[in-house]
Amino acid sequence: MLTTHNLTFSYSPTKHFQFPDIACANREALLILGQSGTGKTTLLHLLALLLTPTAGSVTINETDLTTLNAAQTAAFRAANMGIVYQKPHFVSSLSVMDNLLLANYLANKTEARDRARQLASQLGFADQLGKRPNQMSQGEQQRVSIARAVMNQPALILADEPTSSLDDENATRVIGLLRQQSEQIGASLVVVTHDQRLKDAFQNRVSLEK
Ligand SMILES: Nc1ncnc2c1ncn2[C@@H]1O[C@H](COP(=O)(O)OP(=O)(O)OP(=O)(O)O)[C@@H](O)[C@H]1O
Repeated sequence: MLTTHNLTFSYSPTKHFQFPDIACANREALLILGQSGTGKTTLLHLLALLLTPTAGSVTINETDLTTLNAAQTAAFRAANMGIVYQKPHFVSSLSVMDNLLLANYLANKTEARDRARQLASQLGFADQLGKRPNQMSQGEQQRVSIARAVMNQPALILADEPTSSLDDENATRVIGLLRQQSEQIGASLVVVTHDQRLKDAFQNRVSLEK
């Protein structure tokens, strides 16, 4: 369902990336491994069309995202993708519950309070829905990020270094939660990371080289 073809991107004439073609079938999980600076975040942002490629295509469920205008891209992203960013992006003045409901609002969907409560209880932060995100630990915020990414039951979940700052136990837990959530909603899951601990959790892997 997700395929890329000849994706290239330039930050400047000297900072140019040519990425290997990627394919991730419906309901499959793919791990993209690379050391720091190999362009993992750049690639993830290209997959979400948060960056526009210099050349090449990103196709999701037969839609070539590079043919969409900015408004269409934003609508497609909100409806079809859940993104777990490297650093959590929350609205700090809103509660955890309202940050989750924001995902509904941005996708023009009805507020799904029951789903938010159910996810919070599955992911172990049901008692913290009234808090502000910055009153939670990093590991807890990571779990809220996962919940927010799956609020709208997207077809594709993209996760950027979801375990990099976590100890072994929490890294295993977070990757298990991502796998479990994507399986529950039938989503494809793409994780980009330098974290070699995740290798064994994924059969499908692509490596980025410097
Ligand atoms: N906005 C930008 N302008 C110019 N260069 C950038 C920009 N963002 C990233 N780069 C450069 O592109 C390269 C790849 O960055 P990117 O964040 O994609 O790597 P990464 O593999 O995710 O790294 P890390 O594991 O350290 O997060 C880096 O060398 C970085 O300096």
